[in-house]
Order: sequence, then structure tokens, then C-alpha cells
Amino acid sequence: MRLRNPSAPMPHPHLQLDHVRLGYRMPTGMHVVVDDLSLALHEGRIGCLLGPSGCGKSTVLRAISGFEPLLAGSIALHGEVVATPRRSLAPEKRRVGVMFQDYALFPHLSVEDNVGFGLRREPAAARAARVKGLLSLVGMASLGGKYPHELSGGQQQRVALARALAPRPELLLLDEPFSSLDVDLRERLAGEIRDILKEAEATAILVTHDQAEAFAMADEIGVMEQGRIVQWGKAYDLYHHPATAFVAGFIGAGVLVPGRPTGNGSIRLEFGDIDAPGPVSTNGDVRVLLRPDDLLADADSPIRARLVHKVFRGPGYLYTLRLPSGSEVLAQMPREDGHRMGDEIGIRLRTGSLPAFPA
Ligand SMILES: Nc1ncnc2c1ncn2[C@@H]1O[C@H](COP(=O)(O)OP(=O)(O)OP(=O)(O)O)[C@@H](O)[C@H]1O
Repeated sequence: MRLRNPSAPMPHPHLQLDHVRLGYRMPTGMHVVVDDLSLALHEGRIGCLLGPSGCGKSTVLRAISGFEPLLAGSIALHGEVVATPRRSLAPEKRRVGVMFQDYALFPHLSVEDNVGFGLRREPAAARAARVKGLLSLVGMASLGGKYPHELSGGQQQRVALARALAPRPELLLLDEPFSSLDVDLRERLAGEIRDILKEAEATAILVTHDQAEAFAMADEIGVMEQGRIVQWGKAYDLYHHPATAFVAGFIGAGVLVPGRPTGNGSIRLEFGDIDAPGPVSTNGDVRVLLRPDDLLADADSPIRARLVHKVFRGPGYLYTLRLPSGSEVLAQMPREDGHRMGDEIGIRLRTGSLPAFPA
């Protein structure tokens, strides 16, 4: 592991986007799809742009790799500005590698030749050594002679990763890399690919609409909504301290329940008071984020809710509970406890404070 002298100034971010605006020219005029987007990623970090379909994630990746002109702002790689609205360094000069969702392996080339494809100008011995090292890094050392159609989806994905890493890109971009794999494999492979990128000391940006993938792979995540990053942070903070109601709704399961600030630092919910997460205006109702793990079953609790839906989730059950007002909340219950549909269950809150947003 490389250690940094703590008194040395922080180096330039490896990738920096400042107030970037991007759009497409339409017959009706310019259609802006990304606006005022800024981010900074340091060397060796894995960042992620996470957001719903159409929010502009792929457009940002194309701008970083040099295939989308900027309408405003700038992009810098390792402290060097590579794009502004007036000038743009050619994609092949940026040393940015891209790995797409469909792997795009060459079907007529063996695994080894696929991985070595970007190294054709290197001397044969150096090229062979690099290919061997990469195949071993991605756990495919014995499969170099196979052809893509002989491999599983996960294996093809590893070959695609080795091929993208081969020319030692300054930055690796991963565009929805797991979307063609089934859900179980996706999360496992995301974790494995994270380990490989860390081992290779690569700096990478992943784009995805899948939160599990983002959480399994990224060090830091930017949640995008309609062309803007609405929150940038670690998975834990996005989950527990969402900055907006949109982030709260997009990340993890949960329900926004109505609440009313009492004026003395707490918020009144239908089933009791919670501490306000910070200064909350008393003039107006709020919505409070309640995650399934915020509620506990408690037979002695005076707060009663009716069980209207119950799903087995392996480690436990996910209950949908209807409160007397008719609003519904989710509750994660640890194991079978004999509750039946329609039962009235005593519940209580696990935590004293929950995120709140203006109603
Ligand atoms: N070539 C294009 N011409 C015109 N509009 C485009 C073009 N490419 C994308 N768009 C529009 O720009 C917006 C952002 O698209 P983009 O592909 O960046 O989103 P995304 O978040 O990557 O979505 P997805 O997850 O579905 O790939 C969308 O409204 C899309 O319709």
C-alpha cells in the first residue's frame, strides 16, 4: 500500500468535472440533459454515478471519454484540462478505458488475443507477460486459449475488464457493466471486480441505476436526478442521511411518513415523537423517512398496526403494516414469529432520530 505524507498538500483530483453542461441539438433547439455537474475523484478511488434511466449518466461518461462536446464547464484529468466548450483533447489522447455492458469481446479472437488487443504495438514478450499477469489478476489464468462463446457471462465480463486494463488507462469507465447478468451474479461479481480494480490501483467511474451494484463496488457515489448530482457521498451516508426526498426514495427501501415539528426539537409522527435530525422549520409539515429496520415488533407497545403483507426475505420477513390513519409502513422482522395476515401487532421505533424533509 502506498502511504501519503500527511503534511504533503492533497494532490490534484485524478478526475475533475466543474460545472459541466451537456446536451443534444434537436430540431427544436438545444436539449440540455446534464447541467452544472461537478465532481472530483482522487487516484485509486472508484466513483459511481447512480440514477434512474435517462438522468444523463451515460452522457457524462461519453463527455469524460471525449465523445460528447461540452456546452459549459470543464473536465480535467490529473490536473490537465482536457475539455472545455472551446477545446477538446481527442479521445485516444486521454488514456481513458471504457468497459461496456455487452462486453463487446471479439468473437473470433481467443481470450488471450482479446486481452492483448490494445497492446499490438508492444514487443511480443512484454505483451505476453502483461496478458498473463492480467489473466491471473482476473482469475482466468487457465482459460487464455478459450473463445468468448465458451465462457459464462461472468467470465466474459472478467476478460472484458482485463482487456480494458491492458493499456494501463489513466481512468477506467464502466457503463452499466453488469446489467446483462442475473441479479445474484451481479452483486457478487461487482464485489470481485472492485477487488481487481483495487489490486490494479485503477481509478474508475461506474455508472448504474442499480443501487446494490453501486454499493458493492464504489467508494463514493453521486446520486443523479435529471442531469444533476443531488448528493455525493459514501453508501452509508446516502442510506442513513439522504440529502433530499428523492435520494431517500431512490436508495433502499423505505416510506416517507407525514410528521409535524413540535417546536421543541422533536417531530410528532402518528406513532410517537422522534428527535428532529437538525433544525427543522416549525411552520410546515415534514415527511420523515422510515426504513424497514427502523421499526421493531413489541407486544407491549401501545402503538398498534395491522399486518397487510408479508414477504419472506431469507434472513427475515418484510412486513407491510397499516397504521390506524391508513398509511402503510415497512418493517423488517428478524424471524418467524407467528404473525398472520390481518393481525394487530405492537410496534415501536428503534431509533430516536430519522431524516426529515419538507412536505
Ligand atoms: N444521441 C442523443 N440524441 C438526443 N438525445 C439523447 C441522445 N442520447 C441520449 N439522449 C437523451 O439524453 C438524456 C440522458 O440520456 P443518457 O443515456 O445519458 O441517460 P442514462 O442516465 O445513461 O440512461 P440509461 O440508464 O437509460 O442509459 C435522455 O433523455 C436521452 O433521451
